[in-house]
Amino acid sequence: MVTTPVLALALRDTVDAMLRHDPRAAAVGAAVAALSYALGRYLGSLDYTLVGMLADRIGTLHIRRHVEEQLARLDGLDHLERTDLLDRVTVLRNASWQLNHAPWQAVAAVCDALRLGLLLLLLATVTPWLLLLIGFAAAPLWFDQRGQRSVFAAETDTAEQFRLQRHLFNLATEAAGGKELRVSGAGPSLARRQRHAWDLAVAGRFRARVRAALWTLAGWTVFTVGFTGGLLVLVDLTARGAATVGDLVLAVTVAVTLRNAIQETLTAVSHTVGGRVQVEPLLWLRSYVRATRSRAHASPPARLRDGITLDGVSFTYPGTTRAALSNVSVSLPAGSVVAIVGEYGSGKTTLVKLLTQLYRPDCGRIRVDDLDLGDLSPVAWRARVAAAFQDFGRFHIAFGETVGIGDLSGLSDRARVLAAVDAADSRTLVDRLPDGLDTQLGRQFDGVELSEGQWQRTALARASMRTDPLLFVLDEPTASLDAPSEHHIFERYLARARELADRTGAVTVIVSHRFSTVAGADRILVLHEGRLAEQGTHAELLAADGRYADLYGIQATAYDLSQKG
Ligand SMILES: Nc1ncnc2c1ncn2[C@@H]1O[C@H](COP(=O)(O)OP(=O)(O)OP(=O)(O)O)[C@@H](O)[C@H]1O
Repeated sequence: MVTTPVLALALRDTVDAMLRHDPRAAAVGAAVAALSYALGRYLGSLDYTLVGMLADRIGTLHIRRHVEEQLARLDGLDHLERTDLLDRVTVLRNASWQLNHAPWQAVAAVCDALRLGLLLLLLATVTPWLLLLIGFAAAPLWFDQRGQRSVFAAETDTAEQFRLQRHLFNLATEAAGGKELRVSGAGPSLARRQRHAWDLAVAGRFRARVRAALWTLAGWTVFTVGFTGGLLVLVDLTARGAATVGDLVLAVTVAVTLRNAIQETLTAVSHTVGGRVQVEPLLWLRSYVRATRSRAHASPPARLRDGITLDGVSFTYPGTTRAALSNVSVSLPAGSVVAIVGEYGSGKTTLVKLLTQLYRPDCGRIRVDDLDLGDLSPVAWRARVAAAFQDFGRFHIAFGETVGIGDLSGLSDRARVLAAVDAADSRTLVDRLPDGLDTQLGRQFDGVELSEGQWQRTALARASMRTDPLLFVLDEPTASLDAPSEHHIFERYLARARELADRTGAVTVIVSHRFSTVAGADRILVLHEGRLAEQGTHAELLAADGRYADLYGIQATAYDLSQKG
């Protein structure tokens, strides 16, 4: 920070001493100049290395982990469908290095600004008129900030296009989507759409960067005009004998380094400002999480007495206009097995998502015994919920872990994990794996790849980890399984439902398209276009000869035909 001003002073003293014919003073001045120059270069390189090391050490991972932790604290799924939230997460994912770097850039900015101040003060010792240069030197900083702001705005505006481009790229490059793309021949069209999304995003950012470059150019033009004026004043002073030749050398030395000093200050400040604008999404995310976190603290009962009741429940997904559920009122008695059936898109999974507090009803109430589900702490309620969803996760970790994370308290309890594996009728699968429960899953990590049905069994086993749920949900639990396995698993889960009913009064909810498999349920709910069309036992619904009887008849006929065929 001080080496450049010392260099300028030492050079001035050297020149003036030479002109005074004082070789000793000139030699001392030259030595000081050489030393300060060497020290400046050395500290400059050390500073760069240190900043790099510290930024690496704290690492991008720290910010990413923080973002993940914030997202994990969000209670429902609806947040993850909000574009304002997703846009900020995209910015944070791309800018986490900048964020880490920003504090160190702030320190560098302060040091550089102080050095700039010292250099300008040196100029002022020659003539106070040169102090006007401070105003001219500030111009590039101000203009540059304006440019930075427009770049940031463009990054947020184009984040959605970037997400789309990445999504299409993943679709085209991952094995899962590859099959369908090859068969359908949709690859080139997807590539064109990806290109279009990329072009839109890049065009927006390019325009903002050009604008920022023009702002920077304007700032430098203002500075150059002011600085040229200052030098003209100096030359005039020296010619009139009001300044020494040493002063002129000092001013020229400062002039040569001033450009670099301003450039470095500008870079450090713009990185700091850049970091500050990247902090905005982080702060927004934190306050969003704080503001939207459920304040409900009530605990669910240890055991269900009456059951779960829905009272006029309606729900429309954020960003859509059509209700996924409309005015559903139904009671799910404690200890019962309730099946939900209906055509595609009739609202079955949505009902399950409301029961598991992934979404909240727009109107109406869900009661757990006499407690409002909305008053229960989401964490406490979910600790008493076990669920296997139709879009189950495929966790590429060890097999035992992929099951054990269904209840973290039992993650390392091999006996509990094996019991959950047995509940999902998956013991033979584990026996065939090279390292049993310790087998790594996923080809990407040199592990074993499972078939769709085997992955589904891991999801079922995971859902069987909790031993005392009040609500046990199986959303299309056997969609990827063959008919004998499906039958076997349903038998097991019906037995498990009875066990849970005895232990906690749990309600077991089974969502299925296949009517034959749910015929043994205590109560069957038939959904149609988000409304509860009918309910009753299998026999009651057949006798009523309504929608259920129609759909059941169609499926039974289709099954008979396929058997004959
Ligand atoms: N995340 C979402 N955002 C917006 N709309 C959604 C979302 N999930 C579902 N929907 C819509 O809500 C309606 C009900 O969907 P839901 O998944 O509950 O039906 P479902 O009966 O479970 O269907 P399926 O048998 O195909 O699983 C559908 O019209 C669907 O398009």
